[in-house]
Amino acid sequence: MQKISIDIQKTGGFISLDEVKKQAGNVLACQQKLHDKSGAGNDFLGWMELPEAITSEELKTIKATADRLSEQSDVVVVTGIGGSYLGARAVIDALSNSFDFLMADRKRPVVLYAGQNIGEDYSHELLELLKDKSFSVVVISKSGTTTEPAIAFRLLKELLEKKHGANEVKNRIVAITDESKGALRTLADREGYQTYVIPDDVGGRFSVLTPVGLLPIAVAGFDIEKLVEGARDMVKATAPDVSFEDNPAAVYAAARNLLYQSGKKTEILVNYHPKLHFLAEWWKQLYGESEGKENKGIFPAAVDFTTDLHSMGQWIQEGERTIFETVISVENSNHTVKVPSDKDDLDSLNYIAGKRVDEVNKMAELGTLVAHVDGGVPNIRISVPQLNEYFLGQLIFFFEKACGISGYVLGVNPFDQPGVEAYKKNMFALLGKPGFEKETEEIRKKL
Ligand SMILES: O=P(O)(O)OC[C@H]1O[C@](O)(CO)[C@@H](O)[C@@H]1O
Repeated sequence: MQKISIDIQKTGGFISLDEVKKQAGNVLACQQKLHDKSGAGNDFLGWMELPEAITSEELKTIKATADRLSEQSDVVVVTGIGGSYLGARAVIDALSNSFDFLMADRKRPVVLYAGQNIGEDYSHELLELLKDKSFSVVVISKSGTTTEPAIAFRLLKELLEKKHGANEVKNRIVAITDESKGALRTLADREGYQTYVIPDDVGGRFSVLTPVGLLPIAVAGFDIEKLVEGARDMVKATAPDVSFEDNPAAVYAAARNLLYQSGKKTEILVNYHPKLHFLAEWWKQLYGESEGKENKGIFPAAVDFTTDLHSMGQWIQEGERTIFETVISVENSNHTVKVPSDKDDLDSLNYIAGKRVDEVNKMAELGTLVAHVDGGVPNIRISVPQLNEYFLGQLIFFFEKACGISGYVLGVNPFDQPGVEAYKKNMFALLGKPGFEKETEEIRKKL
């Protein structure tokens, strides 16, 4: 099996590589807690079994729904926030043509996103655009009560009803939510929407390999079987019988925790392909919500290189030395473009004429690696052979598994997110939500 791999050699000047190896016992014990279901948050470990549990029948059903939505729509609006949209967007963006939205001769609908913000202009512009389009909505909320997607869904449903009448609307909405509870489940059952279930034991940020991610990814025309196959192979590559050195999730969890203990408090996920921007957004939620608690946890940040070398490069090279980088390095591009020769050579680029653009990108990557390590920034490198469904499936499961292990190494429950409630409570109090009268009074005193 060809697989993604991890290289921690360039952390060696900052933490001892022997020390990383010495973590094997503790890290594998933390991994075992995931497998035994004996650690904190053990009722949210369903994601561990997803790749192997999902059947080809289930995948076929998801594909059939995706094809139906695709046939009837120019646009499919994926409506959700956090774990209820980031995984889908990460994979769709990573696999799509960068100029997909301008492609005239399309086989699949354009996938747009709603409910991931409360920007009024965003809402207005989306609704204006959709007025003249044939569109469907995939509304995703595990709790079924999250404010942002609930507002967006109200607006989209109202527009669908105006355009098509209440009867047709139910063919244009698919709801992905809890099996039995929450406002979205109640509405979906009442209106007769097609639904998919987010299992109780799978938290939002670990749900990309459920219909939450798989349906939108299939709508966009990508191969969800290959995605799951990649994840399945990563389940094997990180299984309890694999040695510490051969288990990339264990090595990643060990190295990043040692770096954290040595004072490197921020991890910057680096990519050299703009298509991976949203993979980093997905990763930020995964690690941020899982580890940032009890006043500890690595701060997960991200940059797109070489773009951000011209904005954040200065800080990374010479700013406060509390950071380390984890680079997602894609070994092979999917297309070939060569730098042309120019007879005048005014830009002095002829020395690279004939070279592939990817070779230039790779040298930028290598040059940056050496510069940043020299500048005091440890570097972890995750090699991905190619950007396709199979390796993205591997990468997703790799990061999820490492996250579970890493949270236990840090000593927190990686599967809850109590801190997210604070802003919600204040927002409800400020909006005057019934039942929040006491909070309204309290917060007003603080303003
Ligand atoms: O799917 P839901 O319940 O709408 O939640 C969306 C997101 O909101 C959070 O619960 C945080 O409020 C995330 O953990 C989650 O991914």
